[in-house]
Amino acid sequence: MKQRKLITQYSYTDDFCTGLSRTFGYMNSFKWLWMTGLSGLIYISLQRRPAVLRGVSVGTCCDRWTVDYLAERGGSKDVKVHVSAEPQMDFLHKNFLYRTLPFDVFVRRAAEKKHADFFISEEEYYYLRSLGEDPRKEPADLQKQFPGLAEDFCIPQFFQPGQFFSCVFRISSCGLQLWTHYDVMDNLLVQVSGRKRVVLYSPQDAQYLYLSGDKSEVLDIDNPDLERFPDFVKARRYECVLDPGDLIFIPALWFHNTLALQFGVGVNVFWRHLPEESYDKRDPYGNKDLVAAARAMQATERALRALEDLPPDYRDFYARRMVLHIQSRAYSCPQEEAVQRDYSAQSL
Ligand SMILES: O=C(O)CCC(=O)C(=O)O
Ligand SMILES: [Fe+2]
Repeated sequence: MKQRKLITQYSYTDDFCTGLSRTFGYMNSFKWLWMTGLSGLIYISLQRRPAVLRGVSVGTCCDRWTVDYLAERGGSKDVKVHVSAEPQMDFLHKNFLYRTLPFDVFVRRAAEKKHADFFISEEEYYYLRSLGEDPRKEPADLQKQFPGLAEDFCIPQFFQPGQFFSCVFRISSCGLQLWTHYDVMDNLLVQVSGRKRVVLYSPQDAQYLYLSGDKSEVLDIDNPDLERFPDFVKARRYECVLDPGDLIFIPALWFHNTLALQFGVGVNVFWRHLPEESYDKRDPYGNKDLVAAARAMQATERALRALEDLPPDYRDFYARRMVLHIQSRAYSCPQEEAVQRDYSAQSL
């Protein structure tokens, strides 16, 4: 297994400025800019690298959002939740059920380890990813679905208001692990309560992740089945633990896998890094491939169907030529270089 790397970590005022001054040598002017918040994340998002941010002000939620408070202020609005007998949720093989519960009942259940009332077993696991009013059309927005709680959460102003896409509640039972996937929007995931481990993989390691669409088939990333997934060891793993109040910036296309080390409440904000027309309009989740990418994937499918008209040895030859052509025309750096890239703090 490749060595594990820590994701670059900044504390909002001091370390971040030190990092910047090491890089640019203008400590004071950047300190001033950093205070505006926006320029801080512009700096990080221009790097297109994940980063953990500590000490960013996200409102009163970190002090207020106890289970009782959430249940009371969140009310009894119905929410659709994932329920699973196993802690590792598997979207590809659907080892969970979708069930609807009143929000207050759900929060109390997710916070307890053994359940008197349950769907599958008394030790089942719960996960909420909040949805929009019409989930097929509208992205989630905490402000609209949970206004009584949204007033405790202040979205860090790290992007322009017009770039905002969605604001999503993420609530997990202790031990719950979410499958490895990527999203197409830039993301700030705020850990409000509980601790969470986050593992990331670079988009440049996609070929080692055994993808099925936007998800990896490798469910157990800590003990992967290397007979089925021998190349998984080549994927470089970046890891951090979020404490309450910490944020992680997950750039679009970075794969992430999360493990709730405790019952945890989080909120994530997705925003558009690219012009609005680049994104699929019918995508309330922020995980549909960009319009141009989807077109390219369809064209690849057509090319592969055309190859089927050839005998196997010719098909093999032209498939290899196509791979080489794509690599030389479209990769931003040769694969070898990508493998050696170092996103760790030392590289700053
Ligand atoms: O709830 C989680 O930990 C997963 C978060 C996630 O996938 C996201 O913010 O995009
Ligand atoms: Fe995600």
